[in-house]
Amino acid sequence: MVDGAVGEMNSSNSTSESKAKAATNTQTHGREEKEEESGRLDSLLKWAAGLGVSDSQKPDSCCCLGYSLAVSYFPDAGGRGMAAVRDLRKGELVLKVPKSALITTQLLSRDDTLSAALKAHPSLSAAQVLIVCFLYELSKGRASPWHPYFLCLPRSYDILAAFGEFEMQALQVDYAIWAAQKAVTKAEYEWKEATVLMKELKLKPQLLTLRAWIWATGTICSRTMHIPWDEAGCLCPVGDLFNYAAPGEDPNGFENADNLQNGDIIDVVDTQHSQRLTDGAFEERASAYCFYARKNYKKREQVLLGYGTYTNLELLEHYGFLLDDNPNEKVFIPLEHDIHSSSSWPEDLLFIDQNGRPSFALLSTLRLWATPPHQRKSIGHLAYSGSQLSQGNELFVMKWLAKKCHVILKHMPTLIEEDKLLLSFIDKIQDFDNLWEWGKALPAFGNEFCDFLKATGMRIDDEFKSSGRRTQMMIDRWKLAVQWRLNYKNIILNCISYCTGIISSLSG
Ligand SMILES: C[S@@+](CC[C@H](N)C(=O)[O-])C[C@H]1O[C@@H](n2cnc3c(N)ncnc32)[C@H](O)[C@@H]1O
Repeated sequence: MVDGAVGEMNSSNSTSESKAKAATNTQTHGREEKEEESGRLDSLLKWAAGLGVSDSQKPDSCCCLGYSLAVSYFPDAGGRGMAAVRDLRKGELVLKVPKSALITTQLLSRDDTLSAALKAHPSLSAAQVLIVCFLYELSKGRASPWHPYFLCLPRSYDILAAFGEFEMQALQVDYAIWAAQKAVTKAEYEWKEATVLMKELKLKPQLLTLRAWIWATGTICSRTMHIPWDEAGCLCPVGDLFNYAAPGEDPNGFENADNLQNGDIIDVVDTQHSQRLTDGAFEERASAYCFYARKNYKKREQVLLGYGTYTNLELLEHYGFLLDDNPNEKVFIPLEHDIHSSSSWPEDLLFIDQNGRPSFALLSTLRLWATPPHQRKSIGHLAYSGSQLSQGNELFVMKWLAKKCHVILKHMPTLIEEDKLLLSFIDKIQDFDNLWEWGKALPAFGNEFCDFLKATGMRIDDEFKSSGRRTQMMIDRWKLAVQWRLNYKNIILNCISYCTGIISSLSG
């Protein structure tokens, strides 16, 4: 018994020793990686300063940041991003990237070989051309003048085009699965179209792959900024380090900036921008991309940028992330043809908003549809102006919508509670040593877990730690898909509460 106990202790000791060793190795490796990353970032900031990128009115030649901003890490809000190094005032100019530092197709295609090859392929779109130019420049390695910038680009993007069949199915909702399939097909099609040109340009084999194309698409899609002279946009060194917050999220944002303060230095707080709709834009007058604080920031707070108004599916498609609380979220429910045809509102306006309220157009369409066809013409003007048609009509619409939402939730492969549980397990996945242990902990997700295993090509007893980057990426995308569908279901649930509230107030 004693021997047995010693034996157990020894074996557990050796297991914990090897775990401790592995942990030390991982820590050392992690530290080295972090040091390398910070070295690359320093080089980027020095290089950008040389191009005139600056966060102050008095540019310092050795580093482009430090007066207003610093690169920092925000694990729960976009990872690498920009932090305020001092209190910033709403409307303050926080970063300027001169026109000459912007990376455009025009600039990249100055190369003679490249421009001659591009002329022979006039049918490629502006976005495809930018991707090819970008990969061509990347293939030059250190010889490229943009090498310090390229070295700091993320290694992967979880955009929809990178979703495999497993992650697509995990979205569970038809229109989201369809959007993912469309993104994948589009990326494959565009890659095939551009392959001939890329081969002519003799790109390195690893840059010719579909994976490289999807990575480049992710880079271009998530980092390009709008410029008036090129529909493909431009890459904006350092300016592309701002993470995203939805416009309209902040009650003191630009949309409501009529109380913008006029500072001592007119250049610093520019009153002309009080009507600005975005917090970053190319300004002809300054011949630079200019970024402004969208609100007052405290020192060390993350400084965010509104890239545009996107639903969560659009954020996933273009940027590879989503927001739990997205004020621009819209969810769509399946509507029969006779409902659509009862009004002239376009389909994309027939949605349920973040709070579960049917959109103006959806409500007006349902009110009309619930009206006998021969009466629709005479009361159409009331429905289109947003008025209730009658108490009976409103009750019918609300009951119908609540029932529809119930049916949608009932037919979902998983429940809201199950999705929440699954998300918390996915977050803890690194605590498990192998997939078998993990699978045991998830009896409720048998099928989904088996599909995950199949998709990774792993066996249930494979050691999790050795399963590599690809599995980790699949887990990240799986998590995004589950987050998306959970958010969808929560909004549908909010809609049921909304309808129930109206029903009881009308009935009461
Ligand atoms: C323009 S880059 C911003 C800087 C980026 N974090 C980096 O390290 O280079 C856009 C990408 O940042 C990430 N990102 C930006 N805002 C985010 C947010 N609010 N939540 C999660 N990820 C975000 C996404 O990966 C997105 O594709």
